[in-house]
Amino acid sequence: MSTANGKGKSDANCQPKETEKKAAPSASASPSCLSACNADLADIIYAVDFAARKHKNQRRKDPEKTPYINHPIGVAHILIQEGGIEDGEVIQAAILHDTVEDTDTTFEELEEHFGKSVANIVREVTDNKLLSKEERKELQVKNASHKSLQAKLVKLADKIYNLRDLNRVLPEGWDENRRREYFNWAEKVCCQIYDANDHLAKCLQTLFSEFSGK
Ligand SMILES: Nc1nc2c(ncn2[C@@H]2O[C@H](COP(=O)(O)OP(=O)(O)O)[C@@H](OP(=O)(O)OP(=O)(O)O)[C@H]2O)c(=O)[nH]1
Repeated sequence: MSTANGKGKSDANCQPKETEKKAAPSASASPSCLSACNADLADIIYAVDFAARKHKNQRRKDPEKTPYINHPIGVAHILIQEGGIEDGEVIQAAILHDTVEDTDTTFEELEEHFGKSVANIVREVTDNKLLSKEERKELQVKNASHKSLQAKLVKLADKIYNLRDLNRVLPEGWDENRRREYFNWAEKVCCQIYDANDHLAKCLQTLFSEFSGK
């Protein structure tokens, strides 16, 4: 299964396209392929169920107070639909990426339920909440290029989701200046890891250049 630079499906303006319906597996598909796909899908749905329970009392900061779980699901969707990513471990890690940072989940728990590889990807994209916000932001810039390919993919899709959300509506308590600061900082993180996926990189470059032209 591919992990990077898969076939992306975003348009030139970097807007997500309507999901293209996938053909159902044909009756002639080999049983081993079907069982591998089903295993991935079952693991992914299990991750969605796990993350939804963990984030059940959390909301996004938008005025509609969107359930928080929409964010990790959306990040996974960007990876699949626009990044062309088919690696089930990356998709599970995307769905779980905020569970340790923002809930009582531990890495041991993730390892027990989803295995070491998925837990390690989540570990790589988890900020240490014991540090100040400034330190955490600085560390993301400093460490981005040293991450694994799988972690870089989750990071790129996470930023795409948040930047699109910021284009859509300001979170409660934010002003234009804070939005600008987030875009500027996110660009410093992302520009170092564009090598992970051409389509996601292009998407981010468009978001940054459109924002700077505003
Ligand atoms: N754009 C947007 N962001 C929201 C919303 N609700 C929650 N967030 C989260 O807020 C964080 C960005 O706000 P910041 O001011 O940078 O960080 P803070 O959460 O520490 O205050 C992101 O989390 P993070 O895990 O810290 O991501 P990142 O900052 O590491 O990229 C993002 O997921 C929303 O409605 N819109």
